[in-house]
Amino acid sequence: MTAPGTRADAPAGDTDDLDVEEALALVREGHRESRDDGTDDGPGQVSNPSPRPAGERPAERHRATPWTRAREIAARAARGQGPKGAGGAPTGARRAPVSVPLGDALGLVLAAPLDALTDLPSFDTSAMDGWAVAGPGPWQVREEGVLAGHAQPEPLTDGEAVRIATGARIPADTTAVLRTEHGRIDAQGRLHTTRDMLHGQDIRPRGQECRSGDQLLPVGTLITPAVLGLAAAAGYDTVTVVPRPRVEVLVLGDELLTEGLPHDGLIRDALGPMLPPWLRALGADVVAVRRIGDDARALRKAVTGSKADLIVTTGGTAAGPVDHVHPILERIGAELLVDGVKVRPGHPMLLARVTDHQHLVGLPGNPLAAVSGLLTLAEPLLRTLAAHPAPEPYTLPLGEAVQGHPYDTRLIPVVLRGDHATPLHYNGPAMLRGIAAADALAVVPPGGTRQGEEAELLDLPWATAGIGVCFT
Ligand SMILES: Nc1nc2c(c(=O)[nH]1)N[C@H]1C(S)=C(S)[C@@H](COP(=O)(O)OP(=O)(O)OC[C@H]3O[C@@H](n4cnc5c(N)ncnc54)[C@H](O)[C@@H]3O)O[C@H]1N2
Ligand code: MOO
Repeated sequence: MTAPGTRADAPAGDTDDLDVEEALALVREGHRESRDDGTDDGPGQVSNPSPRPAGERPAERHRATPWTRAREIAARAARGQGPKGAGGAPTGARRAPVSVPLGDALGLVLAAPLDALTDLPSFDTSAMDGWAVAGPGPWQVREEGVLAGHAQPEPLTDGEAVRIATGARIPADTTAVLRTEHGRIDAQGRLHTTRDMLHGQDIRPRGQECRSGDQLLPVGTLITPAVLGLAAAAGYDTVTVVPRPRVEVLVLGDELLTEGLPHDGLIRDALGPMLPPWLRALGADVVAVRRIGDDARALRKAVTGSKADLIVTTGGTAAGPVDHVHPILERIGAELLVDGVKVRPGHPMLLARVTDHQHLVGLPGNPLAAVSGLLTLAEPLLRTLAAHPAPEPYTLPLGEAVQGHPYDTRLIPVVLRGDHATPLHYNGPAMLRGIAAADALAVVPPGGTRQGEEAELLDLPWATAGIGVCFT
């Protein structure tokens, strides 16, 4: 599938998914008309339906879904007509809420409001290290001080003070707390203030932050480290959440090796190691990774036997002799929601509804094409299943011009530097060299993006939150 029209001096991978006719179409300026299927997939599309890219069946171009539409379909696919869940949306294919310990809740979404189980603070407490004092000074200082976590101290009498630590309980009848740095003890052992004092200063009264029963956070809140802290402070050991969607990965292809160097036409499986952590970063619980080879029967068994909410297959989406994904989906009566997307790389990607509670995303085998499918179809679907909010779209100017595909959106790995995004080379469908160095993918509409022109960006989960963090 490497394009015969690729120039030897072109940046590696930049045009290798284009054939001669497509490459010619790229240089035909001024052919920006309405597109072949009349749908709108962003600005500047070139729409002369002919020439048809080689390697596509005639019907394929009709079936293929525009990129933005495909993402919408994937986001909605998991939503049904069921009862309302977190965020007020119908729960659809989403599983019932579960209660999880705080330690397991990071990155999940609240399925029940977080109501305070106690007043906060739950007792009048000192905001500073110093003395609790009663009435105007000078004060006689009690011998024994009060520390945080200690039992309720004896009440103070007028003219009396007691050493107190930040967070300790305030004795009854205290009128203020005097900070250590604002007090002076005289030769007779009496405490004097060096500043004017206000009644009640540096005392945090019980219930200052909330009263028991107050709603601290609504349903649909993403559980961040700060939410975990608040939940613990408010008395929670467990929280009620939307469970992580369970995902099973089926790696297809007889040519794949799991170790060692490529040899004799066999290659290393790049997707088996890449997809599970990526899916986890998207909020999934990866329950299994199975290697199916090019065995149609094994694929059918794996799909029909899976209990996962989402099955992700790799490879076998095209029309080759051992591309079994379409035939198996047809045989088991799955409904194809997206059958090809107008995006490069990755256009043979697909989304099917296997049952009301189970979907399948078919990722193309070429590794960068698989990334494209992951972000186009799996990410929006998982986001809906996990009740995560959609990321706010954002754009940056491109540091270099990027050629557009004549009809399709392109996704190009970029690094983010200062206030612009610089496209990376080695972005061909079979290459991971560009994406491995990238911070984001730039969305390049048909017709291309000029240098300095704003492009929409899809962040890579680790670029903003780090590896292993999955609350984006
Ligand atoms: N007649 C047509 N042929 C092809 C078309 C087409 O439209 N018509 N599309 C091409 C495009 S674009 C892509 S992308 C691929 C998609 O193919 P499949 O999803 O069927 O994937 P495979 O054929 O199984 O593999 C393609 C390629 O990727 C390599 N591969 C597969 N799995 C892995 C893996 N886990 N790790 C690394 N590399 C993998 C595989 O060896 C092939 O080289 O179809 C084109 N053909
Ligand atoms: O160009 Mo395919 O879509 O390699 O991904």
